[in-house]
Amino acid sequence: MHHGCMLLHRLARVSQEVAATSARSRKTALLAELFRDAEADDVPIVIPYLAGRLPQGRIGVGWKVLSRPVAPAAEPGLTVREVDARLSELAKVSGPGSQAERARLVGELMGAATEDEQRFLVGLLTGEVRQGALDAVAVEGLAQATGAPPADVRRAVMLAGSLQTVAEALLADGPAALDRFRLTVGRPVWPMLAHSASSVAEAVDKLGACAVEEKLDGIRVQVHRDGDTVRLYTRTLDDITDRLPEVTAAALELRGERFVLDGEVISFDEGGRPRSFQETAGRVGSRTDVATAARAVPVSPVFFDALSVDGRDLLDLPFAERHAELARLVPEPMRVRRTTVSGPDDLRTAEEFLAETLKRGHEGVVAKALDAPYSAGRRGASWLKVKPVHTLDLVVLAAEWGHGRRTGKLSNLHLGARTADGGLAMLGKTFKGMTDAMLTWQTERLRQLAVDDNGYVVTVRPELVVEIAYDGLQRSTRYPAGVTLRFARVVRYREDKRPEDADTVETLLAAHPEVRP
Ligand SMILES: Nc1ncnc2c1ncn2[C@@H]1O[C@H](COP(=O)(O)OP(=O)(O)OP(=O)(O)O)[C@@H](O)[C@H]1O
Repeated sequence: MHHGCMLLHRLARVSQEVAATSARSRKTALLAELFRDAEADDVPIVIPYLAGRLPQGRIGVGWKVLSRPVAPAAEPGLTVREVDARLSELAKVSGPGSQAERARLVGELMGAATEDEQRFLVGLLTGEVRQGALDAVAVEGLAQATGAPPADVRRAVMLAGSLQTVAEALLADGPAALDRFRLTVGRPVWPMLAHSASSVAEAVDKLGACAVEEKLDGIRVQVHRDGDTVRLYTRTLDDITDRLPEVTAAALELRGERFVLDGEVISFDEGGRPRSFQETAGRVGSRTDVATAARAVPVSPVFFDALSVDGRDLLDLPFAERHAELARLVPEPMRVRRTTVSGPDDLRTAEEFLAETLKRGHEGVVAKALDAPYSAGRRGASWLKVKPVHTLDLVVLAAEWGHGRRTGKLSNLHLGARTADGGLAMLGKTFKGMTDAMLTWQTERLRQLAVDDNGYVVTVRPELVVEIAYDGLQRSTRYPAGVTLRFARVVRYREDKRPEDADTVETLLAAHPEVRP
């Protein structure tokens, strides 16, 4: 295999041009051209860099180091693989003197970069060039570069759970490689997500014949079983099998031998009422001493969909048929409670079900069209959640050092929503709703993400998602979207979400016609 020659210079150019143009066809064409020149081995670097992500995750280089001027190289010579190798080296530095060593390595890298490349690298290392909306355009660019039909590439990405994997296969072997990406037991797929409706009436009106299911406030889980082997995955496709032995045991008791099921894990107390989200999430998050944790907070799976049974891929079947398969496999208490509604004439049934579900301590319902396929990895219009309390998932952009009782703690959070161009727009601040434990936790977590601290505000890599309750929006010229949140308060951190999953300014404004100009 010969040495890769994709230059950082080329990638930085394309990245900048893609960000600068709003025309989707132009973005696609730029990416197609780039992919045509890329080799399969460049892909694990090129794809994350384009999205503004570091394959190494965090590498612990702050603004101070990055903003130190270094004379740029006159000619571009860095390849993306070389940059990646240097950053891997940087990520490994630890122990005493590591600050200085990291600064030296950064200086060396910057000295080998041209001015354009330096700008790109700084953006990458601070997390500022993050382009969340890039994946969809990249799929089209890949299709164009390789001659594969875009719909086939999209389905492959959905099933592989990774654009990168599909891109590598396509660039190495051409369109025929897409046949490899079938729903496979043991390989997780991105789960289908829901939109919101403001009432059951609106949901039923939009969907017609639908199932109305209880919405359990737990952790999404995808359960794969192949004979005696069971694997459990989160909504971000992390393997959490080792943490939840009782869920594995439950899956082994089911009637099927080979299946993929979708559901929620949740903890119920002795009285059968759901424990708080924090308790369930804490349990699912804890890796050490699983046995003790399982005794304190036992969890149960509650299934609501079947994606594959006995080697049959059910994704394209209507929901009613998938549910029939689920019901054959999973006995009552392990299946989500639901009712079915024929349409708006039958609204009473749906409303009574919502009221009863809330009374049992759940957070709301999800209405699901009976005829819809499973759109893995998408927020399908055929699942609509209805909850009495409205919340937003926002990204923490920065935090201010607290005063008085909160001295030494990072307190007032700066909150951002995603924008159409893949950036983040600050919507407001809040220091309300945090428990002492949360303050301690967020201080530590945000310090790990810090890129700058001016003694007053700590700017962080925009990676942490927080769920915020609010009373409404008001217009404000001080914020970039022209609006700010009224009475924002923290509900909880959502470590199960990525910044790409955060809410957008667009959907927020759509939900609040009263503030539109
Ligand atoms: N019956 C159900 N059907 C589908 N999803 C359910 C159900 N009960 C609970 N859920 C959970 O609700 C989530 C769907 O809502 P959404 O896609 O908006 O994600 P979310 O933002 O995590 O939801 P929220 O923030 O409202 O809790 C699923 O990911 C799943 O974890």
